Amino acid sequence: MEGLEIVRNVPKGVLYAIAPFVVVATLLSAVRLYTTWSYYQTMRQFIESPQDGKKKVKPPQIPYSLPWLGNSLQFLDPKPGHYWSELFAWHPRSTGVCTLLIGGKKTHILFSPSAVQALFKAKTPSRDVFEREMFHHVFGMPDEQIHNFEAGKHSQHEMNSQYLTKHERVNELTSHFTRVLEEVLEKDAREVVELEGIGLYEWLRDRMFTASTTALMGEKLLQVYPTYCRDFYQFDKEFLSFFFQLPKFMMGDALKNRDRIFDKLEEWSNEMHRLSGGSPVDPEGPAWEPLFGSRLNRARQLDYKNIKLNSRTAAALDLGITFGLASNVIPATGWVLMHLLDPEADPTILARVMEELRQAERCDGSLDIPTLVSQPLLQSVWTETLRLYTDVLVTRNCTEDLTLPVDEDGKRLVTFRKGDNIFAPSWLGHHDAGAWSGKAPYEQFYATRFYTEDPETGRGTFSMSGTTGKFFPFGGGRTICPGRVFAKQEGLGALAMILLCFDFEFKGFTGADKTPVDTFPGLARAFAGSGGLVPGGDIRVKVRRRQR
Ligand code: HEM
Repeated sequence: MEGLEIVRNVPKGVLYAIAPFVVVATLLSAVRLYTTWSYYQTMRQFIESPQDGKKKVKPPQIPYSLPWLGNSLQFLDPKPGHYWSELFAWHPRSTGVCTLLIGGKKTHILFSPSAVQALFKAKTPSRDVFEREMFHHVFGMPDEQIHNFEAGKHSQHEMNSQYLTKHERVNELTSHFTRVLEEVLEKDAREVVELEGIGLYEWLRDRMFTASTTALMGEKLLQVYPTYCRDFYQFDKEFLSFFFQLPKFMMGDALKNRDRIFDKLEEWSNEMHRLSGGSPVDPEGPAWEPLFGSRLNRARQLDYKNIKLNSRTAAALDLGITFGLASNVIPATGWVLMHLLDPEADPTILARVMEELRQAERCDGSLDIPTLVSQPLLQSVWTETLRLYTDVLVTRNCTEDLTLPVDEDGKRLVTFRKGDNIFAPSWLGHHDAGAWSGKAPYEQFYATRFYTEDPETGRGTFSMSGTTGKFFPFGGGRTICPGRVFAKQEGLGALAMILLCFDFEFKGFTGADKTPVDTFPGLARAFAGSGGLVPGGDIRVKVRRRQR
């Protein structure tokens, strides 16, 4: 009664002014109450474990207040892993699955290792819906071009298996990569050694970008487009803002940067076609040629024409393959190098890694890649880096109903309906305290996490046993990353060449703004699922040529 009296005394103008806010607040509270109530209703299925037989469960929808936007704003937290740690501070991991409402779409999040494993084994889930959205929103491709790409999809898989995953083809790519990197490092051995100090990651990124794009796409690309590395990494940072369709006012000059990349890649491709006499050199011809580079790139350029893609779409797909090439493997190699040179790390690790690198060095100074990539400690360091610093959202759409187990003994089953979207975030598998805290805390870089030593023989072995469904930086199943073998050769090859060629004197850590700081670099800001996580700082070093 007293409350009503107070309302009656408020001037009408004020009441009209606050009424919309009251309506909105009531609506948001009602949405919150309803979604919270249904969350706890769904959670009842998980309280008792099924004694005998199997039990079907429904993924709990995480409560939200904003209709349509749902959980989007929290999910788009630009601090890597932050959304997940907030969520799992109160939601139990044991459900294995939950649902988020992102941009008006219900998206199921899978984090039970057995469910992730079963998802990768299943034949029907596809990535096509997400790819279509990516082409549309990220690359701005028109529908007719997306249709042509999809109609010719089989040739993409064919080319990848022919020219990217086959052993001898990977070796050709690696051998060209190491050849270019050697030339670049030779120049550094004369010039960079003169400098007082450099940012280690910034230096490495530029060198690896040059060597990998030249190996894949030929030597003219960076001549036509010398600032590709800078523009690419800006695009890499903004990629998910396009995908999640952030409003233009939040995108800064992202659109301008993307369009500049397309313009320059189109210019390069037109010029290379002209210089090649209209058509690239046969992919079955030489392993590499200066204009279009590798067999894979030549096959891709021919395919663009065959499946009627215009030069703008071709530029978008060239940017796409650069993404595969540079977005994950270069940051990963940077983290390995930074951890090995960190003055606070266990100094015996660098000495043991150097020993393994020397074993892979031939008398003429070249690298024996098969020996290099099978060194146990080196593999452990590489795998630990991918565990800690890759954050991929493995995306699938159900082309028909799909039932997956969400617990270890397969008693609880979840059924996704045809058309449902599923995300399997690698972050959750890679940062699961239960799975990874055996040797050292899961959030810590631990070089020997995947390495064991026989106490009698002293022989080291690399092992990944027990990691299925918990470790998947390359995705899995039919669409698992076709570049994974090259990625390892590229990363470890670069690491070996750099450490065998140079000595690094530690000068200090720097922050994102390049000013001195006291701590090892943390993660740069990035949305969940950004791929290779980039350092939010660097290590300053003085480079010296190593005396052999
Ligand atoms: C550490 C390095 C890398 C990581 C973490 C990585 C990760 C991934 C992931 C998660 C996918 C999606 C897989 C799925 O949906 O199941 C993918 C696809 C792909 N990656 Fe990689 N990748 C890496 C290096 C490379 C390299 C060096 C290349 C070579 C150019 C490459 C080329 C591709 C291509 C072409 C696809 C699309 C395959 C398809 O459409 O079926 N990746 N990668």
